[in-house]
Amino acid sequence: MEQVQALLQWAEGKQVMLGKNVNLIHVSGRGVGVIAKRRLKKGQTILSVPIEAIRSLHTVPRQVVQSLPDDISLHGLLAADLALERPEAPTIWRSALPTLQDFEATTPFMWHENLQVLLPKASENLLRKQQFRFFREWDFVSKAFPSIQQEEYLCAWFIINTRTFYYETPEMKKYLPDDRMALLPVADFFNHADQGCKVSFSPEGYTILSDRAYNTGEEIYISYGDHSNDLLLTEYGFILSENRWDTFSVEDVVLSNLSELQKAELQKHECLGPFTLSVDDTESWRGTQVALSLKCRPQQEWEKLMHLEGDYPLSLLKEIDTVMIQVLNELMETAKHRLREINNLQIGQEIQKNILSQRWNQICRMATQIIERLKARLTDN
Ligand SMILES: C[S@@+](CC[C@H](N)C(=O)[O-])C[C@H]1O[C@@H](n2cnc3c(N)ncnc32)[C@H](O)[C@@H]1O
Repeated sequence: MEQVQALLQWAEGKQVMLGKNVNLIHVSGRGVGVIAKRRLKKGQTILSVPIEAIRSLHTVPRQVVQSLPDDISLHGLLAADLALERPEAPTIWRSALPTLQDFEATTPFMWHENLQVLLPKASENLLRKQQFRFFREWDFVSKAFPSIQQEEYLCAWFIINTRTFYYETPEMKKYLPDDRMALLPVADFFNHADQGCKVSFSPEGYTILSDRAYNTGEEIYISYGDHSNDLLLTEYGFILSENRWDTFSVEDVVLSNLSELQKAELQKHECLGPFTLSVDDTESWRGTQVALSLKCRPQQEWEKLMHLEGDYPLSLLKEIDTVMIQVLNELMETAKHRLREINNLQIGQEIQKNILSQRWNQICRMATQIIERLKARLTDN
């Protein structure tokens, strides 16, 4: 916490103002977090960060920008800039940022391959994309700056991945929306919840206001976005026990239930996934229902149904619900198998195995809830 206190002092000199009623402390299982030191009212300013204090495209030295290809992402560029800071003489800000060790236990990217293959499908898909992005950028950076070690770049890349805020200026428009980002000192100590304080952004800077009243000692969260636990796990290295935005993938089980011809038919209609379900949002079931309806009707009839506006006819819906129950039961079997595999693994840290097991158990609970709803619907009609 010494580095964090030093950072707070340094940040104050840059007009980064943390409200008097809040403090940064170590929170069990979540690293550093922000808590209410005294009772807070709704709408109070918790933190303000002026634009002059942030790091983004405008703070990267021209020589760094010019040494890298134009099509490197801003994420990759900011990580290169951070990695170029010499570790033997870290700035106050850099000293308060995580080290590679801090990421290793919880970040699936850094896990042993035998654990990575036990991730749920949605996490694994995200991980493969993340690996592709990282190695593409590492290729650029290692050629431009041979003095940077891969581990230094990996650490910097994950600092940018887990601690940046959305930032927009006319110069940033050339980057994809997800890539318009800035590092904000102190603001990056807020942990995530599925709903939290409002972060507002203007040409002058960022302000974080309390979304409700807080009691002394309560942790104050922001929301990093409407993210599922699979996304939180892959990108941020944690899952929430309660997450209103949670979803899970049934891709593997749906695809294993379809013939090659049926998959080609879905591809032709751009309906080959993603097959993701949420318990409460029945709209999210539609893509899976469309795919499974191919098992219930001949292709020609199915094609006509594709153009149907509104709900499926009740008789077809019952058939789809029955197939969907079967698919969800198959997913539960996969989950149980994965849980046994995790339990029997000889490699990997306990914390990694725990997070994986917790995630598969969450998926089982969500699948069970949907099965119950489908069964109730079948008996109701
Ligand atoms: C923006 S930082 C937040 C500050 C961080 N706790 C620290 O010590 O510097 C994001 C990281 O904090 C952790 N984190 C954020 N929200 C969390 C939560 N609800 N539960 C567990 N860890 C969380 C994760 O490691 C995540 O990658």
